[in-house]
Amino acid sequence: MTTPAIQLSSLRKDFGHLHAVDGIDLTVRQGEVLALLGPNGAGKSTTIDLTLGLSRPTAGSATLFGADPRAAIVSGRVGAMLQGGALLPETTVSQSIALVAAAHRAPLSVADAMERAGISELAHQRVSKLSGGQLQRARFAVAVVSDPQLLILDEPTAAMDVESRREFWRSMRELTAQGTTVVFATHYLDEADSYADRIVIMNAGRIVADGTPAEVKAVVSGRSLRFAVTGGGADAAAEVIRSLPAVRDLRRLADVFTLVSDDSDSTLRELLRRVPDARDIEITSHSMDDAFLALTSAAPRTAHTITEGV
Ligand SMILES: Nc1ncnc2c1ncn2[C@@H]1O[C@H](COP(=O)(O)OP(=O)(O)OP(=O)(O)O)[C@@H](O)[C@H]1O
Repeated sequence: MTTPAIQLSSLRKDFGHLHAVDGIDLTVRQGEVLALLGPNGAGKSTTIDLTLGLSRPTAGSATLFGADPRAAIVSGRVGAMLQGGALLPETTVSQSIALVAAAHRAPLSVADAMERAGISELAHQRVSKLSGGQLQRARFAVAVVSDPQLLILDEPTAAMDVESRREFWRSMRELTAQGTTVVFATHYLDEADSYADRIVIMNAGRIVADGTPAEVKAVVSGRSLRFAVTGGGADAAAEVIRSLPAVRDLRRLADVFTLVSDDSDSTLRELLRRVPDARDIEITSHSMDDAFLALTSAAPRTAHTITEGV
């Protein structure tokens, strides 16, 4: 078996009485693209800092490619983009990237790194004059200049507009197609859904879900059916609706019913047959947002691990 890109074992970090990271086990295989999701304060950035060896764990360990994180970083195998990581404001973009490139043994050319980050046209722009989104992409160029096998990105698209985000993920796809392992923390559920092949959700310092986007969404499997029963028949219909096939959850507000079904086709067929006064029927699939809310609004210390020991 190839050495994992990242191995976190019983990893913990306390700040006083706060368990910011509360015993995490995680193996990231080489070539995986993993999204780290979680509400504010869940422990994502602290986990990333521990993974990169930037902070010492209270207990447990983190290794990159089987070695101490700092060794992997010095060897240029790991590139990182952290929240608030600064570039020297009075240098140009290309000078900033060249400074970092000089610290590595076999870096990409500065032009190549800028090309990968989609910022070739900003080469001579002063860092202090960059917009928030341009600065993020310049920091991405710095992260890739060592030609890393593993990229760790903390909210890489924060401050980017929609077009910049799309462009960023296009560059990222080129890297992942070549087998680069990527771990990124994000608040954008659609990014995790679209670009990651594995999603880990953290809440209150713990991993509460770990699986493919489809597996995470399946936590809130089923579809919602919403309809009204007109003509004053809502009371009489309520019992029938409750007994429809595959109904899991039923709510009623006056003559409007909302139910969750594990098999919306058969529920709908029976509804139309047995409640002919049902009107304005809407069927909606549950989304990544629903899964995220379900997993992170549960008691913070409850685990819903979907797949273990991936
Ligand atoms: N240096 C520190 N000293 C004390 N508490 C800290 C420190 N760094 C983080 N924390 C706390 O640890 C918890 C986890 O923070 P962390 O930044 O890892 O969360 P996060 O999931 O990255 O949040 P966000 O999405 O807001 O960036 C928070 O309660 C935070 O206030």
